[in-house]
Amino acid sequence: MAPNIVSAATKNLGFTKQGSLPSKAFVTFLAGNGDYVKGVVGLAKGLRKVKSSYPLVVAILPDVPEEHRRILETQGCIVHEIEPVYPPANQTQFAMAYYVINYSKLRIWEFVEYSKMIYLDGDIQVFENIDHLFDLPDGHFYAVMDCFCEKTWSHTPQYKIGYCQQCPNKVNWPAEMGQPPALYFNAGMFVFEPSLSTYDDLLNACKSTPPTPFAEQDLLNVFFKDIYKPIPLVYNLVLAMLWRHPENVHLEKVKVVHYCAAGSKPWRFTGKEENMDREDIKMLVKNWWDIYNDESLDYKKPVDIGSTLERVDTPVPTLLAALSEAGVVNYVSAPSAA
Ligand SMILES: O=c1ccn([C@@H]2O[C@H](COP(=O)(O)OP(=O)(O)O)[C@@H](O)[C@H]2O)c(=O)[nH]1
Ligand SMILES: OC[C@H]1O[C@H](O[C@@H]2[C@@H](O)[C@H](O)[C@@H](O)[C@H](O)[C@@H]2O)[C@H](O)[C@@H](O)[C@H]1O
Ligand SMILES: [Mn+2]
Repeated sequence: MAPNIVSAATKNLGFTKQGSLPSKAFVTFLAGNGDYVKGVVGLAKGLRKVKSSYPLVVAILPDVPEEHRRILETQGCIVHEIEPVYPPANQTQFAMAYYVINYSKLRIWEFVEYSKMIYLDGDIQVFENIDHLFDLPDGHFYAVMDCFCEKTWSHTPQYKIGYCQQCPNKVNWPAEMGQPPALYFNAGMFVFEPSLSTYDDLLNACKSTPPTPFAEQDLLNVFFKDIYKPIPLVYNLVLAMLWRHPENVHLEKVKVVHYCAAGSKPWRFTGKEENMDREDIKMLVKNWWDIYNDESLDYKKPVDIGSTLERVDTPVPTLLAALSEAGVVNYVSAPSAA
């Protein structure tokens, strides 16, 4: 049969050939039976809207209910259950009490069926295609620099003197305080290479490091300090940047938005918390909802023509004639040779 007809069928129906397992993927993390599942659904639809070529893997803790797993699978996500990772027993006051569950994110280094992954928090939305980040040179840890100006940083010396890496010349780091802090990334988005040896080293570091307020984000910053490479803010707009460092933000260029400021989670947005009445915040939250509510972005399960043919032994002309009758593909049967 003329191959171009099959390709027409595959094109029209989104048929997929039995391809090899993708060696790259986006990955996010979901815990609990609460509303973060909406964040992950929004992320899956956002990646589809920007026509990413890579799947979204969701690392879920055992406490994610079956109904939420099914929702994720119907949205085309690859669901991987992981065992939790707990930090050593501690008296630490995490910046947010629930940060203790975020250490489980470290399990994604075990996903060695992928050579490279881009981690995205569930409260992140991708508004422009970022697939090109998968082509960054191996051997580094890529992430966007964080900001130290929110109250969540009030425990740190940099906050106390008003120093922030986003504007290092505004308040110089006093010599009597030694070296300024190393460049510090936000762990809501990063490009990394899964590796069992790295995972083992990370877990050992986790077990031997007293927990600190930003939990796994602090641990990752120490662990990857020597290979960390900052990437532009457009790949992870930490919302506080809008009011803390507006001079660094060009919203029209931003590709990835991270709804991490207090009160900014779109799926529970009330607009009542500080800064949440800003026009730019309200627009970004609306942009998130526009994707979440867009049914045209729901996952459509492709039919695999290869196994279909093997399985039902239907001669392709018959199958395609039936599809043609259904008005699904244009297929004109060649005059029979017989
Ligand atoms: O109840 C929760 C809390 C957090 N998370 C996951 O852990 C990530 C980190 O938490 P969060 O984004 O709330 O931290 P922030 O970036 O706001 O500090 C989230 O994006 C989710 O992917 C989750 O699944 N359930
Ligand atoms: O567990 C620690 C978390 O630390 C980070 O969030 C913080 C951090 O960005 C601060 O700089 C902000 O001030 C704050 O609002 C924000 O929540 C990561 O986004 C998150 O994924 C997770 O690692
Ligand atoms: Mn987040």
